[in-house]
Amino acid sequence: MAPMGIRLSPLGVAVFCLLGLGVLYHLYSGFLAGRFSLFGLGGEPGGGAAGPAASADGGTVDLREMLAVSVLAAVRGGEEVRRVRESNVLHEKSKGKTREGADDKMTSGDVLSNRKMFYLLKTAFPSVQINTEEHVDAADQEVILWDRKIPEDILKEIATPQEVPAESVTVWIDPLDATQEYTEDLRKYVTTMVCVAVNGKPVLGVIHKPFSEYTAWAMVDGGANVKARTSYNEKTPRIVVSRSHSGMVKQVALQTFGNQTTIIPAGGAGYKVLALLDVPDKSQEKADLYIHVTYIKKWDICAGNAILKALGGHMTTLSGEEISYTGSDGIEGGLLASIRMNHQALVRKLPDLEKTGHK
Ligand SMILES: Nc1ncnc2c1ncn2[C@@H]1O[C@H](COP(=O)(O)O)[C@@H](OP(=O)(O)O)[C@H]1O
Repeated sequence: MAPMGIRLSPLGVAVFCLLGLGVLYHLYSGFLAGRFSLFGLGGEPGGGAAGPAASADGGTVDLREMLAVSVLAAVRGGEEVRRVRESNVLHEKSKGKTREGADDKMTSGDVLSNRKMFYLLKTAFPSVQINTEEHVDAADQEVILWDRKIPEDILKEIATPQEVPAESVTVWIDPLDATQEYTEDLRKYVTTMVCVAVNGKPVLGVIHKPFSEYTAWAMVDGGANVKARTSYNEKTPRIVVSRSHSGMVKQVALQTFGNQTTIIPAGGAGYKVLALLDVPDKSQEKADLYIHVTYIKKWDICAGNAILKALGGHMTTLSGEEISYTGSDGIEGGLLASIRMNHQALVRKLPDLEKTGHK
């Protein structure tokens, strides 16, 4: 007998308990799934391209969902980048030297952005290989659940799911591109980037500018929220080049296209790819070509490569070879990026850097 003379039916109590258990299961299943997924991190917390590939029984992943999470990751990482810059406490340090002897810098902006971006993607897609520029501290894991909502602009462009085997996917994260310029407070150059490669081919890219809150994304054979400009100057192109890892790029550009050519020194590979496109952001300079001659890492260029490819453009080594986004994390052959131009004709015009000693 219950208090106040109310008699509880055993069947009613059992149904009530079952309902309660159902609600608890619903509330915690997502959380637990996220937690368990982090136990199988696949080796990436060490950073870099090393680490086991996704398991062979990883099933399939939907590239449209991967795009939604990639946009979210780039934006969330960007919030960290902005917060650290605005605090003026960057904890700047050097990870070592580049081959050319420049400092390879890292700040709290890089580390905190990396943590957000990595765990968001890893929690949503536990079975895919993720290669990221910065070290991920396995002792400092964060479960960031994705609400599984695909933004309207993506749904509008890409009407159906795009399933691919999880084991064919490699994700490349650059949590803060243009770190050198970030430390100099040259904010317009800074981006966060995510790229998804399938069997080594770049298929979707996201470039986010945290300080102007602009995001460009595109999927090869899918859709994009950014487009090429209507015209480009192929004869005397404006060429955007690195301001902090330039090597002999100015000499190469002037030798190839003549002294009338304008050279635009700029920070960040993401910024330089956006310079080739029709980007509404006021702080964005415009160029006709992007050339890089020194060594560069795949997380710096994969997102830009995917976006250019989706829009009909090209990013290759200076000798015109396609770049494979699996395996090693760097490329040796320099970069040439163009859109709405005869890319192979441009390649033929460029000098052989090995022979001319311009590397
Ligand atoms: N020679 C080199 N060695 C190592 N990294 C290089 C490089 N040249 C360019 N990069 C990296 O490529 C990105 C774009 O470079 P740049 O601004 O010079 O064009 C930067 O990435 P991060 O800022 O993510 O480290 C930079 O560190």
